[in-house]
Amino acid sequence: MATTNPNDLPPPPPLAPDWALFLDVDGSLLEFAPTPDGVRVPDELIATLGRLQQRLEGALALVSGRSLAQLDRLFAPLRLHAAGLHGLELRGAPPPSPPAALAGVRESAEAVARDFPGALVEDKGAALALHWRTAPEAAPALRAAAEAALAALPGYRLQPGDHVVEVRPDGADKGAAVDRMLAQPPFRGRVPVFVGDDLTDEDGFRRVRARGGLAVLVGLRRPTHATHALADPAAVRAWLRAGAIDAPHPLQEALG
Ligand SMILES: O=P(O)(O)OC[C@H]1O[C@H](O[C@H]2O[C@H](CO)[C@@H](O)[C@H](O)[C@H]2O)[C@H](O)[C@@H](O)[C@@H]1O
Repeated sequence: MATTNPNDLPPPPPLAPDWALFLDVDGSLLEFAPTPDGVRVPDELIATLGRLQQRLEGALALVSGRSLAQLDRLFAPLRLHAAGLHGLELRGAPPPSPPAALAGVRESAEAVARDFPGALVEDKGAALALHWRTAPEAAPALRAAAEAALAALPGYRLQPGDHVVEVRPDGADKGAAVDRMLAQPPFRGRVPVFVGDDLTDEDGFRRVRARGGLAVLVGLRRPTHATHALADPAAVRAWLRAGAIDAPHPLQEALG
Protein backbone atom coordinates (compact mmCIF):
# COMPACT_ATOMS: atom_id res chain seq x y z
CA MET A 1 0.00 0.00 0.00
CA ALA A 2 1.54 3.31 -1.13
CA THR A 3 1.07 5.99 1.50
CA THR A 4 3.87 8.41 0.76
CA ASN A 5 3.25 11.77 -0.83
CA PRO A 6 4.87 11.62 -4.29
CA ASN A 7 4.90 15.31 -5.23
CA ASP A 8 5.87 18.69 -3.86
CA LEU A 9 2.60 19.53 -2.14
CA PRO A 10 2.48 18.80 1.60
CA PRO A 11 0.11 16.21 3.03
CA PRO A 12 -3.06 17.65 4.57
CA PRO A 13 -3.15 18.29 8.33
CA PRO A 14 -5.22 16.01 10.57
CA LEU A 15 -8.96 16.44 10.13
CA ALA A 16 -10.51 19.13 12.33
CA PRO A 17 -14.04 19.07 13.78
CA ASP A 18 -14.94 22.48 12.26
CA TRP A 19 -14.40 21.30 8.67
CA ALA A 20 -16.95 20.70 5.93
CA LEU A 21 -15.56 17.76 3.98
CA PHE A 22 -16.29 17.33 0.25
CA LEU A 23 -15.10 14.02 -1.19
CA ASP A 24 -14.72 12.96 -4.81
CA VAL A 25 -15.29 9.23 -5.30
CA ASP A 26 -13.52 7.48 -8.21
CA GLY A 27 -9.76 7.84 -8.00
CA SER A 28 -10.01 9.56 -4.59
CA LEU A 29 -11.93 7.31 -2.19
CA LEU A 30 -11.93 4.27 -4.49
CA GLU A 31 -9.27 2.73 -6.71
CA PHE A 32 -10.13 2.73 -10.40
CA ALA A 33 -11.62 -0.47 -11.78
CA PRO A 34 -11.86 -1.67 -15.39
CA THR A 35 -15.56 -0.70 -15.54
CA PRO A 36 -17.83 1.71 -13.59
CA ASP A 37 -19.64 -1.22 -11.93
CA GLY A 38 -16.39 -2.96 -11.02
CA VAL A 39 -15.36 -0.69 -8.15
CA ARG A 40 -15.04 -2.10 -4.64
CA VAL A 41 -16.11 -0.06 -1.62
CA PRO A 42 -14.29 -1.43 1.45
CA ASP A 43 -16.55 -2.04 4.50
CA GLU A 44 -13.95 -0.18 6.49
CA LEU A 45 -14.49 2.96 4.36
CA ILE A 46 -18.23 2.81 5.04
CA ALA A 47 -17.46 2.62 8.77
CA THR A 48 -15.00 5.51 8.54
CA LEU A 49 -17.44 7.74 6.65
CA GLY A 50 -20.19 6.94 9.16
CA ARG A 51 -17.93 8.00 12.02
CA LEU A 52 -16.73 11.13 10.25
CA GLN A 53 -20.28 12.15 9.49
CA GLN A 54 -20.89 12.14 13.24
CA ARG A 55 -17.65 13.88 14.10
CA LEU A 56 -18.39 16.67 11.59
CA GLU A 57 -22.03 16.93 12.71
CA GLY A 58 -23.17 15.86 9.26
CA ALA A 59 -20.89 18.17 7.26
CA LEU A 60 -19.55 15.51 4.90
CA ALA A 61 -20.61 15.13 1.27
CA LEU A 62 -19.72 13.09 -1.79
CA VAL A 63 -19.22 15.29 -4.87
CA SER A 64 -19.03 12.97 -7.85
CA GLY A 65 -19.49 12.54 -11.56
CA ARG A 66 -21.68 9.54 -10.76
CA SER A 67 -25.44 9.90 -10.34
CA LEU A 68 -26.95 10.09 -6.85
CA ALA A 69 -28.62 6.70 -7.43
CA GLN A 70 -25.21 5.12 -8.17
CA LEU A 71 -23.66 6.78 -5.11
CA ASP A 72 -26.42 5.54 -2.81
CA ARG A 73 -26.00 1.99 -4.13
CA LEU A 74 -22.22 2.08 -3.70
CA PHE A 75 -22.21 3.53 -0.18
CA ALA A 76 -25.26 1.73 1.27
CA PRO A 77 -26.33 1.52 4.04
CA LEU A 78 -25.09 5.11 4.37
CA ARG A 79 -27.06 7.80 2.55
CA LEU A 80 -24.62 10.69 2.59
CA HIS A 81 -25.07 14.31 1.58
CA ALA A 82 -24.08 14.29 -2.08
CA ALA A 83 -23.94 16.07 -5.41
CA GLY A 84 -23.99 13.90 -8.54
CA LEU A 85 -23.25 14.36 -12.25
CA HIS A 86 -20.35 16.75 -11.54
CA GLY A 87 -22.56 19.07 -9.46
CA LEU A 88 -25.67 19.02 -11.66
CA GLU A 89 -27.69 16.66 -9.45
CA LEU A 90 -28.52 17.64 -5.86
CA ARG A 91 -30.54 15.87 -3.20
CA GLY A 92 -34.14 17.02 -2.98
CA ALA A 93 -34.20 18.36 -6.55
CA PRO A 94 -35.36 16.36 -9.57
CA PRO A 95 -32.42 15.05 -11.65
CA PRO A 96 -31.88 16.93 -14.93
CA SER A 97 -33.96 15.31 -17.69
CA PRO A 98 -32.29 13.93 -20.79
CA PRO A 99 -33.25 15.73 -24.02
CA ALA A 100 -34.89 13.54 -26.68
CA ALA A 101 -31.77 13.74 -28.87
CA LEU A 102 -29.64 12.02 -26.22
CA ALA A 103 -31.05 8.56 -27.06
CA GLY A 104 -29.78 8.87 -30.64
CA VAL A 105 -26.43 10.13 -29.42
CA ARG A 106 -26.17 7.11 -27.10
CA GLU A 107 -26.93 4.69 -29.93
CA SER A 108 -24.29 6.32 -32.16
CA ALA A 109 -21.71 6.19 -29.36
CA GLU A 110 -22.54 2.55 -28.64
CA ALA A 111 -22.06 1.73 -32.32
CA VAL A 112 -18.58 3.29 -32.15
CA ALA A 113 -17.78 1.46 -28.90
CA ARG A 114 -18.77 -1.90 -30.40
CA ASP A 115 -15.74 -1.69 -32.72
CA PHE A 116 -13.41 -1.71 -29.69
CA PRO A 117 -13.85 -4.63 -27.26
CA GLY A 118 -13.77 -3.20 -23.74
CA ALA A 119 -14.98 0.28 -24.70
CA LEU A 120 -18.35 1.14 -23.18
CA VAL A 121 -21.00 3.83 -22.94
CA GLU A 122 -22.35 4.54 -19.47
CA ASP A 123 -25.88 5.99 -19.41
CA LYS A 124 -26.29 8.33 -16.43
CA GLY A 125 -29.65 9.83 -17.39
CA ALA A 126 -28.93 13.35 -18.61
CA ALA A 127 -25.24 12.52 -19.21
CA LEU A 128 -23.31 9.86 -21.10
CA ALA A 129 -19.79 8.69 -20.29
CA LEU A 130 -17.74 7.13 -23.10
CA HIS A 131 -15.12 4.89 -21.46
CA TRP A 132 -11.90 3.38 -22.86
CA ARG A 133 -9.94 2.22 -19.77
CA THR A 134 -9.52 -1.33 -21.11
CA ALA A 135 -9.52 -0.25 -24.78
CA PRO A 136 -7.12 2.70 -25.07
CA GLU A 137 -7.14 2.45 -28.87
CA ALA A 138 -10.80 3.57 -28.77
CA ALA A 139 -9.96 6.98 -27.28
CA PRO A 140 -9.72 8.98 -30.56
CA ALA A 141 -12.95 7.51 -31.99
CA LEU A 142 -14.88 8.01 -28.73
CA ARG A 143 -13.57 11.56 -28.33
CA ALA A 144 -14.63 12.31 -31.92
CA ALA A 145 -18.09 10.79 -31.31
CA ALA A 146 -18.53 12.92 -28.19
CA GLU A 147 -17.42 16.06 -30.03
CA ALA A 148 -19.83 15.35 -32.90
CA ALA A 149 -22.70 14.74 -30.46
CA LEU A 150 -22.62 18.34 -29.26
CA ALA A 151 -24.17 19.52 -32.55
CA ALA A 152 -27.39 17.69 -31.60
CA LEU A 153 -27.31 18.76 -27.95
CA PRO A 154 -27.60 22.52 -27.36
CA GLY A 155 -26.60 23.43 -23.82
CA TYR A 156 -24.29 20.43 -23.53
CA ARG A 157 -20.53 20.28 -23.19
CA LEU A 158 -17.72 17.76 -22.92
CA GLN A 159 -16.21 16.74 -19.59
CA PRO A 160 -12.83 15.07 -20.00
CA GLY A 161 -11.84 12.60 -17.30
CA ASP A 162 -9.63 9.61 -16.55
CA HIS A 163 -9.90 7.28 -19.60
CA VAL A 164 -13.32 8.79 -20.31
CA VAL A 165 -15.04 11.69 -21.99
CA GLU A 166 -18.50 12.68 -20.87
CA VAL A 167 -21.29 14.47 -22.73
CA ARG A 168 -23.11 16.47 -20.07
CA PRO A 169 -25.39 19.47 -19.63
CA ASP A 170 -23.55 22.73 -19.13
CA GLY A 171 -24.31 24.80 -16.04
CA ALA A 172 -23.39 23.65 -12.57
CA ASP A 173 -20.01 22.18 -11.76
CA LYS A 174 -18.48 20.73 -8.59
CA GLY A 175 -17.56 24.22 -7.36
CA ALA A 176 -21.15 25.41 -7.69
CA ALA A 177 -22.33 22.32 -5.80
CA VAL A 178 -19.90 23.14 -2.99
CA ASP A 179 -21.22 26.71 -2.88
CA ARG A 180 -24.81 25.53 -2.66
CA MET A 181 -24.05 23.14 0.17
CA LEU A 182 -21.99 25.71 2.09
CA ALA A 183 -24.95 28.09 2.02
CA GLN A 184 -26.92 25.86 4.36
CA PRO A 185 -26.61 23.67 7.46
CA PRO A 186 -24.82 21.49 8.33
CA PHE A 187 -22.09 22.94 6.08
CA ARG A 188 -22.59 26.68 6.64
CA GLY A 189 -19.85 28.46 8.63
CA ARG A 190 -17.34 25.61 8.39
CA VAL A 191 -13.89 25.46 6.78
CA PRO A 192 -14.39 23.76 3.40
CA VAL A 193 -12.01 20.98 2.42
CA PHE A 194 -12.24 19.30 -1.00
CA VAL A 195 -10.48 16.04 -1.88
CA GLY A 196 -10.25 15.03 -5.54
CA ASP A 197 -8.05 13.62 -8.28
CA ASP A 198 -9.41 14.71 -11.65
CA LEU A 199 -9.93 17.82 -13.81
CA THR A 200 -13.56 18.17 -12.70
CA ASP A 201 -12.32 18.44 -9.11
CA GLU A 202 -10.35 21.60 -9.91
CA ASP A 203 -13.69 23.49 -9.85
CA GLY A 204 -14.10 22.32 -6.25
CA PHE A 205 -10.47 23.16 -5.43
CA ARG A 206 -10.84 26.73 -6.70
CA ARG A 207 -14.05 27.27 -4.78
CA VAL A 208 -12.82 26.02 -1.41
CA ARG A 209 -9.60 28.02 -1.74
CA ALA A 210 -11.60 31.17 -2.46
CA ARG A 211 -13.39 30.51 0.82
CA GLY A 212 -10.19 30.00 2.82
CA GLY A 213 -10.32 26.21 2.74
CA LEU A 214 -8.01 23.38 1.75
CA ALA A 215 -7.79 21.51 -1.56
CA VAL A 216 -6.29 18.02 -1.47
CA LEU A 217 -5.09 16.49 -4.74
CA VAL A 218 -4.97 12.70 -4.94
CA GLY A 219 -2.06 11.60 -7.14
CA LEU A 220 0.25 13.55 -9.40
CA ARG A 221 -1.91 15.34 -11.99
CA ARG A 222 -0.63 18.85 -12.85
CA PRO A 223 -1.27 21.74 -13.11
CA THR A 224 -3.52 21.96 -10.08
CA HIS A 225 -5.09 24.46 -7.70
CA ALA A 226 -4.57 22.06 -4.81
CA THR A 227 -2.85 23.13 -1.62
CA HIS A 228 -2.07 19.63 -0.34
CA ALA A 229 -1.67 16.13 -1.75
CA LEU A 230 -2.03 12.47 -0.93
CA ALA A 231 -0.59 9.68 -3.05
CA ASP A 232 -3.61 7.54 -3.80
CA PRO A 233 -7.03 6.40 -2.52
CA ALA A 234 -5.42 4.12 0.07
CA ALA A 235 -3.63 7.16 1.54
CA VAL A 236 -6.90 9.13 1.50
CA ARG A 237 -8.69 6.33 3.36
CA ALA A 238 -5.89 6.12 5.93
CA TRP A 239 -6.04 9.91 6.51
CA LEU A 240 -9.83 9.80 6.88
CA ARG A 241 -9.57 6.79 9.20
CA ALA A 242 -7.13 8.66 11.45
CA GLY A 243 -9.54 11.61 11.52
CA ALA A 244 -12.44 9.37 12.51
CA ILE A 245 -10.77 7.78 15.50
CA ASP A 246 -12.80 8.13 18.69
CA ALA A 247 -15.95 9.17 16.84
CA PRO A 248 -18.80 6.68 17.31
CA HIS A 249 -20.15 4.91 14.25
CA PRO A 250 -23.96 4.90 14.05
CA LEU A 251 -24.12 1.70 11.98
CA GLN A 252 -21.50 -0.27 13.88
CA GLU A 253 -23.88 -3.06 14.88
CA ALA A 254 -25.32 -3.44 11.38
CA LEU A 255 -21.82 -3.71 9.90
CA GLY A 256 -20.60 -6.14 12.55
O1 LIG B 1 -16.18 12.50 -9.94
P1 LIG B 1 -15.85 11.06 -9.66
O2 LIG B 1 -16.52 10.53 -8.44
O3 LIG B 1 -14.38 10.80 -9.67
O4 LIG B 1 -16.48 10.24 -10.90
C1 LIG B 1 -15.88 10.39 -12.19
C2 LIG B 1 -16.33 9.25 -13.08
O5 LIG B 1 -16.03 8.04 -12.37
C3 LIG B 1 -16.38 6.82 -13.00
O6 LIG B 1 -15.47 6.56 -14.06
C4 LIG B 1 -14.14 6.39 -13.60
O7 LIG B 1 -14.11 5.27 -12.69
C5 LIG B 1 -14.41 3.98 -13.28
C6 LIG B 1 -14.40 2.95 -12.16
O8 LIG B 1 -13.17 2.93 -11.51
C7 LIG B 1 -13.37 3.67 -14.35
O9 LIG B 1 -13.66 2.41 -14.96
C8 LIG B 1 -13.36 4.80 -15.39
O10 LIG B 1 -12.28 4.59 -16.31
C9 LIG B 1 -13.17 6.17 -14.73
O11 LIG B 1 -13.30 7.22 -15.68
C10 LIG B 1 -17.81 6.82 -13.45
O12 LIG B 1 -18.05 5.68 -14.25
C11 LIG B 1 -18.19 8.09 -14.20
O13 LIG B 1 -19.60 8.10 -14.43
C12 LIG B 1 -17.82 9.29 -13.32
O14 LIG B 1 -18.18 10.51 -13.96
